[in-house]
Amino acid sequence: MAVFKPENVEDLYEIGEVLGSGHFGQVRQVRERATGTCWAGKFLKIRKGACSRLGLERSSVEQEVEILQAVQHPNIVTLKDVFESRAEVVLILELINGGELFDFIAAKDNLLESEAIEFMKQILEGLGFMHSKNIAHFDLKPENIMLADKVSPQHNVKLIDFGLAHHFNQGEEYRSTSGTPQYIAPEVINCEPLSTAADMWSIGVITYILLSGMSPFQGETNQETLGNIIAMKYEFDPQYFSMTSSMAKDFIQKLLVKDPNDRMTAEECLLHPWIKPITRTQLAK
Ligand SMILES: COc1cc(-c2ccc3ncc(-c4cccc([C@@H](O)NCCN(C)C)c4)n3n2)ccc1O
Repeated sequence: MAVFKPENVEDLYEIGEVLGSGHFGQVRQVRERATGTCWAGKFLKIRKGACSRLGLERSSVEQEVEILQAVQHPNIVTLKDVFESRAEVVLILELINGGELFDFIAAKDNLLESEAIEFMKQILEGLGFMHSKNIAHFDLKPENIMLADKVSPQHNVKLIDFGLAHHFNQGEEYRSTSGTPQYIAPEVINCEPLSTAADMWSIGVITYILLSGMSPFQGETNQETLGNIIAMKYEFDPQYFSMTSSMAKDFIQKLLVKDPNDRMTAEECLLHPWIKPITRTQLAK
């Protein structure tokens, strides 16, 4: 069993404002007393007693910490420290000031292709690094993609929320039906064995949204959304895609593929001509 620091987190950090909350618990800004540096504290309630339904299983928190410790990358949020009290675990994480990609898109309806390509490159760099370590995120969506700051034109991307992430052991079969309906792959809905390819389906959905502001499979209800995914019912509506390049559509089509084995991997995405245009020299050959 992983051991986290037993010190009282408030002895080392001044607890500040709530930045946000979700299924995971609360995220608060915290200030390191020794240095004055500000961090993000992710406060997780831990289930006490086998019959309790409140809070998270400690084992799932241990898995998230193990994964965060394994994936140190410029496009993945950094974990600095972990504290535990009787019924709470606090993850001390780098503070990300640029907000969620979701809000960035909402403020702009949709993005220029050049902006979308820059975002996708960074998302794919971070995801490719995770996948190279046999770790899948399993909850990729614009809300879990944050921007390091609001001002730099490069919008340094940070992947967050590894609460559903999984580290595959050699030859292991893993199934889960967790995730957010709009973004989950057909094999998740069908409760089939999963792989890192499920993340690549989500990348296809995220790219579609970045370029159009629309969600490819969203229905009136979750049930309808799931039905649309299983039926592969989506289109590039000219009302939203008339200005989108055929290369961008090809990129999406090579990800929204029912058979996970036929989907592009993160590495293949980074070599796709939409992301990595063929140079004049290459064309001249
Ligand atoms: C590592 O796992 C997470 C990290 C973070 C995280 C890390 C650093 C950081 N700096 C600022 C913030 C922040 C700022 C405003 C709102 C939120 C959060 O409530 N919403 C983030 C996405 N949400 C859908 C999980 C988080 N965060 N959030 C949030 C949720 C996580 O599950």
